Amino acid sequence: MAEKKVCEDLVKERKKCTFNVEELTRLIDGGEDKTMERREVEDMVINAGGLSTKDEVPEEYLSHKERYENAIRKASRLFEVFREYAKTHDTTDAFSPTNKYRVSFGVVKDISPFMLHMGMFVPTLMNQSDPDQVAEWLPKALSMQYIGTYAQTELGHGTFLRGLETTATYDPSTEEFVLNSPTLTSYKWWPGGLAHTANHCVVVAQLYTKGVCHGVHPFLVQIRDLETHMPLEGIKVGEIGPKLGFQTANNGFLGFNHYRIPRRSMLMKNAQVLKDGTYIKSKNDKLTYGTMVFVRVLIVTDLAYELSRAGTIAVRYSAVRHQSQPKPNEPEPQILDYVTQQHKLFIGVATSHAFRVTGNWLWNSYSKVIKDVSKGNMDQLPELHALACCLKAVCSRDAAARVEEFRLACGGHGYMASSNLPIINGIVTATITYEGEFTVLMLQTARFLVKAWKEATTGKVKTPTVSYLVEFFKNDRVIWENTPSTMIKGFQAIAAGKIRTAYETLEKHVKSGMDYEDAWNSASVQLVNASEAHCRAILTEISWKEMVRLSTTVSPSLAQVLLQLAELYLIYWTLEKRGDHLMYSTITRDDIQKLQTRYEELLALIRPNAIGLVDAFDVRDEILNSTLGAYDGRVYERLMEEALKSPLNAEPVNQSFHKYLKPLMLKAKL
Ligand SMILES: CCCCCCCCCC/C=C\C/C=C/C(=O)SCCNC(=O)CCNC(=O)[C@H](O)C(C)(C)COP(=O)(O)OP(=O)(O)OC[C@H]1O[C@@H](n2cnc3c(N)ncnc32)[C@H](O)[C@@H]1OP(=O)(O)O
Ligand SMILES: Cc1cc2nc3c(=O)[nH]c(=O)nc-3n(C[C@H](O)[C@H](O)[C@H](O)COP(=O)(O)OP(=O)(O)OC[C@H]3O[C@@H](n4cnc5c(N)ncnc54)[C@H](O)[C@@H]3O)c2cc1C
Repeated sequence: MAEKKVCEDLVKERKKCTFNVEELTRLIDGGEDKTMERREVEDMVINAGGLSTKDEVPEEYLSHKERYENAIRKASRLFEVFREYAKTHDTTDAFSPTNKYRVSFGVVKDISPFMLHMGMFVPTLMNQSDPDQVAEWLPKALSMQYIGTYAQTELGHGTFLRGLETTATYDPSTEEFVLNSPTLTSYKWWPGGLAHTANHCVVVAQLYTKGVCHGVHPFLVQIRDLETHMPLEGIKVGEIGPKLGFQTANNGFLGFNHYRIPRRSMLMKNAQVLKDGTYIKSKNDKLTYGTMVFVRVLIVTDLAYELSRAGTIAVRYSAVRHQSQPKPNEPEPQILDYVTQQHKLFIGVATSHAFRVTGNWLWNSYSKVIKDVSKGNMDQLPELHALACCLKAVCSRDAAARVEEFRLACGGHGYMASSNLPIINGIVTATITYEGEFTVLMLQTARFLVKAWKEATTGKVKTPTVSYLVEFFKNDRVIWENTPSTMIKGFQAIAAGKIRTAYETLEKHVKSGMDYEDAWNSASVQLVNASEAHCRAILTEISWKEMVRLSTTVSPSLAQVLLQLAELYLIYWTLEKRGDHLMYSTITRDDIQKLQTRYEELLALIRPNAIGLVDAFDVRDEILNSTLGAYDGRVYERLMEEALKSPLNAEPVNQSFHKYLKPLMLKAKL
């Protein structure tokens, strides 16, 4: 088939670009070799038989059941393709931030029913089992003999893990655990793939041995027969029903009726139960929460990727769309030329870069801490937990706001399913809740910050990410200059100031006679604000420093663009938080006006590179799945082509006319 022509607007835009798009793509991927590898994987998947979505009825027209079956068909075929690839390639990078495997969005548009298998089930087996268990289970999980999920949340409790009700009671006479769901609220509820996909799961349950409860522990549990896939006796399993998004994730419920599993089904890397029922405690009981920390860390780079998809759609569409006529007798401008549109779009693109570099930094910190933990050194665990919590929480909330802004920037067409913005929206919004709900995680970081504040009052802090607190004691009002380093210091002063205020409020409540817990609750709005401010201090400092560092490794033309994006991100947030800066620095109205002017200058400087910047994300059309965002910009043709796929358009008159409309019309005549 002849290549379809690229829309003239995009041809012109691509000529304007001042930097080498391929150079930026390689930087985003982490090097030329990584870009080549990713493209190789994408080619392999896109060209594999049985996976193309091109000529299919769009899945939004399928029934709930058909949609699931279609997702399973594709996810299985995709797995076969990856299995073949793994025979000749190292695929251990699947458990680290990489865009290499995101081609799966080109196969299963929404969340795959296997997502929890690779995302949480396999990592939990790898990291929480003892070496014998790893040797026995991991090959089966990696080969999909065991298809698994992570079953922790219950109908009654998701946040409060110590409140989970599922019990695993050790019976030394048979050397088994008896799993039981004593109440309706103890039913597992939410795990992805649990409903009809998984035959195994990691179940988090309260461990009882010798009549003593030792708290929540993970167990590997078979729930379905490996031949027939029938639920095993004592297991009640099913699907929880339609949701805002995640339509193909196959989220399920699960109950146990005195269901027996062997003693060695408990994941025993950290804590153990011996044959006689003796309990051996973990070095740190929070190690059981390790998979959640791992996923929270990965979510930050995941969000950067989702922003790159949504940004590609909205920016390309904005270059193709013309609307209004500000100057009489002149053509309608591209909507991308409206400065308000640039304001909506460019911060989203800059945020994708900020999250990617911060997410990579967080991943490196995580890897280092986990290495230390494996040697028995837990010192950095609280700081890592505090960082992972606030970054996951704030980045997910920001990303959801940015994706919504991208959708709004596409006007009415952004509301179309075929734009793919609604599905991306559903994926990103869910991130605010799963893997630890926003407020709950912010309050976890606040616990750490309150301790850090107490430490800082003695003039020293042990952890580097809060060292700015000590500086605040020397000078609690930053002397303002409109420079990046002052802006970063400004965010640190705001964080320190808000931590101090929240801390003082907490103390005041305690001194007034309140229990610490009640005092905490009373101060919690301020504590969440303090966590957010701390997170902004981290995000602004790390993203700026990382982007500056990267700019020294590339050509001058690309370095200039990276610095513009990094500065835009800093100024955007300085302006957003101008009220806070006024409280904690000497910033003046004049400084703020100058920053506003600089912000607008940056929008103008970025404008010629808008298309180059999103082209550099290098999200293939097959992965973008969007009528509005394709590389060729044939927006209107695609919208019409997709509309014509509606089953309602298969006949000129729908039967409902004869059944309902005609009688209604006839009655009107009487
Ligand atoms: C192929 C790879 C792809 C990778 C991408 C994968 C993406 C997959 C995404 C798929 C989509 C959806 C999947 C969704 C899955 C889920 O949602 S699984 C369920 C997740 N659930 C949660 O996150 C529950 C949140 N709740 C908690 O974490 C805890 O209950 C909470 C921390 C809120 C409280 O725990 P408690 O035991 O009650 O602790 P507490 O008393 O408050 O604190 C005691 C102490 O411990 C510290 N602490 C808590 N957690 C940790 C931790 N993880 N690490 C270190 N320390 C921790 C806490 O700060 C306290 O310290 P302090 O010194 O006493 O203050
Ligand atoms: C799309 C999706 C996929 C999921 N996948 C899985 C999965 O695969 N496996 C799994 O086990 N789970 C999964 N979950 C469950 C998820 O982890 C929980 O929903 C999440 O941790 C929030 O817990 P919750 O639902 O109990 O919310 P709740 O804790 O009931 O939250 C409700 C409200 O109460 C507030 N609140 C609760 N506690 C406090 C507190 N201490 N202080 C202040 N405010 C508080 C919250 O801020 C929130 O506003 C999934 C959820 C979603 C949405």
